[in-house]
Amino acid sequence: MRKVVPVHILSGFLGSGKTTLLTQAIEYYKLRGKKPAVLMNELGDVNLDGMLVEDGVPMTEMLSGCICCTIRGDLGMELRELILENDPDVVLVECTGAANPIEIIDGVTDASLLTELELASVITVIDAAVLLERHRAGQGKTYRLMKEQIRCASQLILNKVDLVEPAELHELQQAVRSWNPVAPLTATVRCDIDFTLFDRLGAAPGKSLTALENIAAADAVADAERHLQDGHHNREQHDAKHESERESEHRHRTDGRTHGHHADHQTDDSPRHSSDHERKEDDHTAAAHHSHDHVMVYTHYFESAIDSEQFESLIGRLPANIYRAKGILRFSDTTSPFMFQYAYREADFMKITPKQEVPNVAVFIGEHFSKQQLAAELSALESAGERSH
Ligand SMILES: Nc1nc2c(ncn2[C@@H]2O[C@H](COP(=O)(O)OP(=O)(O)OP(=O)(O)O)[C@@H](O)[C@H]2O)c(=O)[nH]1
Repeated sequence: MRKVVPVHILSGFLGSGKTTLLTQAIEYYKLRGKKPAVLMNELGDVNLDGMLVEDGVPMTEMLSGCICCTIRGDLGMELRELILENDPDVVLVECTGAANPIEIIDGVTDASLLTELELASVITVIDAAVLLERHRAGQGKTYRLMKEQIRCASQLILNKVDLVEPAELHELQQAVRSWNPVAPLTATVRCDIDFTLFDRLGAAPGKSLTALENIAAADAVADAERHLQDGHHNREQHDAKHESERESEHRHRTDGRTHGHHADHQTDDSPRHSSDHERKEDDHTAAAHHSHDHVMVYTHYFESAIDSEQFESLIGRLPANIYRAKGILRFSDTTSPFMFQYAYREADFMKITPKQEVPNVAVFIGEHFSKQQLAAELSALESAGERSH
């Protein structure tokens, strides 16, 4: 029988829990005697998440760029090579948290023209605490990106529910449902789902097109929203019922499309009346193409060990616009190296015993922060570490 390899896209905002889901999914497949392979994309030039993936799992890393734009052209070739070289039973694609899933879905579906693979699902992991904060603020590029990631999903995991109150959870569930009424929604802590889900998603090649249908819907929503902006409506205040009517109207119009190219939407004949209008429109077009243009990455390679308390104190002082960080660190006051994770103002330090040489590095991700200032503060930690020796 012809083997069509199911591909699952793991989407979700920075730090939402994609790697937490990925490592458990790998464990699940291996226990069932299946061979998973992983394609991992990181914005930075070092793949720290990859170190959490067990040895022996074939993995392709696409670093230093976002899979959905700068390196999207390579995605098809990388997927093809990964499959041809390793003959996996399933491929899990972990996107950068800043990726626009529509573009990746396009990339995977394009790849299915080259290789016998099938997009089986788009699983979006949502950070409940971050979404709550952004939802209450009600605007911003990150909020828009999170909504896009939710709209494109064929499965939704509302993760980190330990960080919100029951009433807030209810509010979030309602909001998520209004943006994507189709995909099953599961609330979790540490992405603890029923992993048989992965078998069900990959079980019916050619049938699991919910994701693709959702893409057409998401595309249509983007369309509908742009029209609303043309009419000078405030999109965020737009009544949900009206939106779903427009959505179904556009879904009908886009029927038969397996994927949408936003370039189609770029040209707009409507007159541009004011610079404010133009700016809004450009903003929106940019959001549809590269929702993460505003996301910045700074990677710092340490020359020497640093003091753990000083580092923790620096992390505690990080401004809110640096919302994600991770690294592998050698401290002058501990014997083993540590992997550190920082998401939504929570820091985790985990002792590690690397089997291979690992860098001494920290990656910081956020919006509009001063790389120079951060670099200076991190370098100061190094000099302090050296002085204390
Ligand atoms: N409190 C809490 N923390 C969680 C939960 N799930 C994951 N985390 C922590 O959140 C941090 C980020 O988790 P990851 O799985 O690395 O997130 P990610 O989406 O892969 O992150 P990026 O690859 O940077 O986008 C880690 O420190 C996890 O231990 C949860 O349900 N609750």
